[in-house]
Amino acid sequence: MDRTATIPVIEFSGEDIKNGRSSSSPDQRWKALCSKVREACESHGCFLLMRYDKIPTSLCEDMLVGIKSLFDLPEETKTKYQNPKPYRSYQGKCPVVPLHESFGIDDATRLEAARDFTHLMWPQGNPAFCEILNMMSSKMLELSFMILEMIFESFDIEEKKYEALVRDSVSFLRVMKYKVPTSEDQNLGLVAHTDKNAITILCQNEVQGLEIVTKEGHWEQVVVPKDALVVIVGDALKAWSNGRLVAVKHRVVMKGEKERYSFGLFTVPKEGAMIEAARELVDNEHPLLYRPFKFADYFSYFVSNLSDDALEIYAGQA
Ligand SMILES: O=C(O)CCC(=O)C(=O)O
Ligand SMILES: [Fe+2]
Repeated sequence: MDRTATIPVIEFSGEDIKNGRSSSSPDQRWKALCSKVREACESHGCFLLMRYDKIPTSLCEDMLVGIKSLFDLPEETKTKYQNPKPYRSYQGKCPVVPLHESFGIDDATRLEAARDFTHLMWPQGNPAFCEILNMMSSKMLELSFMILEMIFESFDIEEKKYEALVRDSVSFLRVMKYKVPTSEDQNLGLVAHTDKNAITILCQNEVQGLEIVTKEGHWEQVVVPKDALVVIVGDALKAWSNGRLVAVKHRVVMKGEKERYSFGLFTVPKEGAMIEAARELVDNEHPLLYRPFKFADYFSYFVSNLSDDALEIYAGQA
């Protein structure tokens, strides 16, 4: 698999964002940006985001350095991080993806949550990394909300629906390491999946490995330039948009000699939140594709079945 994906690249320059957002008469550049975001989510289900200066390169670099020191901790320290909720506990040495290690942290946007985590890993404390985790999560969550707002605006959906979506969302930060494969046939870093949440923002070190499935069904590598973030549409947003947005299937495949580090901020519907297609996106031409469902129930269904087409099976109307 050596094909390179051509996914949309969108620049979020400070001026376009400042001039458009929250003003009573959004300017044309902001509107054009909103359309670009929506179109990318419709055509590819993902895009590369460049020049977003609220998340400076130096913060991403500090975060990646901190993540490396986290994974460098002894195994017995890392395994102290246990949580009954799926995808939270420290994961390493999983037989399906032995190269993959990860931690999942709920609400690292709250300083206490970031502190609980860093205190468990570094009992003497690690205030610098705690602050980076907290700041990074907060900035990524703010960015996720802005992207959701752009999508809503571009679909011309009333603002109060966007406000309700924000109220009904929490954040989940996942930090990941992928070891260098020892043999050619053992290079899967993360199995193919769609994200189940609404929207995900990913950041990685210079080691490539992310792949997506194209509409034609081919796996292609996403070459992520330095300073770029990857934005991925998840199942919840696909259902909410009545299938207009694509929840792109992706995986990680490792090659080469260097370890890969990445982190992702997942905007997740709250426990109890209902996912229901926006009325504005259902009409004769676009019949309702998914019945309304409680996100938590869908997530439990996925965790116990791990089916490839979980959304279609669980909530599909066909
Ligand atoms: O490591 C990556 O770049 C991808 C991670 C991912 O897809 C996920 O955590 O859902
Ligand atoms: Fe993912």
